[in-house]
Order: sequence, then C-alpha cells, then structure tokens
Amino acid sequence: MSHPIPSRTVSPFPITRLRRTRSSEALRDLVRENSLSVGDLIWPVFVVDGEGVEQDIPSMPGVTRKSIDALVEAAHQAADLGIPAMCLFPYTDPALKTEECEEAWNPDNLSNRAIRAIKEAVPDIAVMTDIALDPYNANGHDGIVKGGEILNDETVEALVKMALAQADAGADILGPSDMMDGRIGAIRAAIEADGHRNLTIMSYTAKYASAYYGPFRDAVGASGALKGDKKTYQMDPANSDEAMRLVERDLMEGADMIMVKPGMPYLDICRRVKTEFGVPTFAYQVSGEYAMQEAAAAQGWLDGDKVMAESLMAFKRAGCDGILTYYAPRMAHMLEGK
Ligand SMILES: NCc1[nH]cc(CCC(=O)O)c1CC(=O)O
Repeated sequence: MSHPIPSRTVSPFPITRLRRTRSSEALRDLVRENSLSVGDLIWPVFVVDGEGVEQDIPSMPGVTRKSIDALVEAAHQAADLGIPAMCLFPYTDPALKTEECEEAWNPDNLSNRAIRAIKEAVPDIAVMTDIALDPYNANGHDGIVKGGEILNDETVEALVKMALAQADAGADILGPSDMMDGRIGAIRAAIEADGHRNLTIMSYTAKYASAYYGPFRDAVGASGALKGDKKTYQMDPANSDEAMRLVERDLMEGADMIMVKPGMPYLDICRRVKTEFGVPTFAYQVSGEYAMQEAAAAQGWLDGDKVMAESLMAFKRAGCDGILTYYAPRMAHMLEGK
C-alpha cells in the first residue's frame, strides 16, 4: 500500500542519504516493499483436441496448445512448482462454431472435458474457466449477434448455461470475460440455486477493447472469424472512472475477485481498484504483452528473464494480489531457484 509521505522523513543531505538502504543486497532485502511469490500466479493454457498433441503458437514463442493428456501432465508440473491455479482456453474446431454458440454449454465440450481430467488427476490445483462465446461463435464475437448487433440479454442467458456446465464439470473459479451487462448477477444466482455455494467468480471487470489480444486470438483460432471490433462491449482505453463503476457493479452482483485486462498498460487502473475498493485484485498480462517482451528478447534487445521478473513485480507494486501470466511456470522456476 502507498502512504502519504510526511516531509519529516527527509532531512537535508548528508543527514539523509537515500542510497544507504540500497548499498547492499542485504539492506535491499530488508527494505523491499513488495514481493512476488509463486502463489500469486495463475497460468493461462490453451487446450486442443486429440492425444499427445503440443502445437506451437508462432506469435507466442514458448507457449503451446496442448491436448488434454498433455495438459494433465502440465497440471502436475504446475502443482509441483506451487502454482495455485490454471485457466483454460479451448481451441475450437471451426466446424463446431455456430451463430447460436451451442457448443459453449455442451457438458462434454473440450473445455469441460479438460476441467474434469485435471480435477481428477490433480485435485489441488484450482481450475479457472473462461465464460464468453467467442471460441464457439461463427462470427468471433463474445456475444450472440443478430442483425449486426451484439445482443446483451440473450447472451447472458447463454453465458449462464455455459457457467452451469463448467460448474458441474468441477471448475473452482469462473471467469466471465464477455463484458455483457448483468452477467455476474445472473451467473451468481444460477450457481447458488444449483448448490455451488463455494464456487468463486473472478470477473473480467475492467476489460478494455485492446489491440494487445491479437496473439491470443491466433492461439484459440478466433482471428479469422472475428468480424468488426469489440468496442460496443469492451471498454474504451481512454476511461478510468468508468472502470470504477464496473467494479462496484460487479461486486454488488456477486463477484469475489476483480480483474483488470490488459495488464501493464493499465497499472493505473489496478492501483485505483485496490485503493478505492480494497478487494482481491488481479491483472491479466495478456498475449500481446508476452509477445512484445519475447520478441525483443529473441532479438537480444532485452534480457527476457529480467524483464519477465520486473514486469510481474510491477503488478504487485500496483496493488494486485495476483497475475494471470503465460510466464507462470518460467517465473515459478526462477522463484524456486530451479
Ligand atoms: N473473451 C475471450 C478472451 N479471454 C481472454 C482474452 C485475451 C487474452 C490474451 O490476450 O492473452 C480474450 C480475447 C478477446 O476478448 O478478444
């Protein structure tokens, strides 16, 4: 937390030399204000159909789409590293994409099968889901489209069905990422009525209409499908007060945790959420942030490991309790000294 600095802490030079507490690693350790630990990390992963499959994603070097068996293996490794949660994103066969998006609430869709497989093999790792229609939508949008309009209330009904299917599959954290109005309240009411009393919701509350999602859309196979942009539901990057209204709204409707997305370009929003609401606050370091850092590292223009660690610490300093990051296993290895 940041505190107002009373001027009496700074006497004139040389009584005060602020370099003293930076003069050795030991002193720097003692006065460090924030820390990053493995327990802060949520690992987003991409699931694809098949067996023994690991596909590279060219715009996200080092990240792969994995079939369920490979994903279970990855879940074991994540749990061994102490990573508390994984977040699943399915690559959907284009043949399963429709205008009504029915595959989204199929109890046996790829994502729900993956949830079951992970919870059975590695029960201690928390599984987070994505609730939005875009992987299943013939036109790539997060909501149902009729006559060129992204329909709010009809989409919310579909999202509730999707949430219930994920709850039944054993999800621990539901992640509505669609930005429709009223979806948190509708999902909360439905899962309560269905007896899922401890099921948490991490709302993608302040999700901006961002150009940083490009590589993710390649990873889930949505780039080609998307017609137009997402500006009628995702937020305008120019706005900050509006994000605070969304946080208040989502908390009132039953969200347990709040997320800001993208991450690094929106650290001011993270800080405002934490300072103004004092609730569990998360940021998503998105695909484009990862791609930028890795592209520069591959050129030898940046030190990839150091930039990874610095970028993740920045989220803690901005007030986040945790970070969704494709770096989760790599950062965990570094933190464990492995
Ligand atoms: N609603 C789907 C969704 N969930 C997470 C991301 C982006 C994640 C990333 O870029 O890493 C997106 C893409 C989008 O809204 O277009």
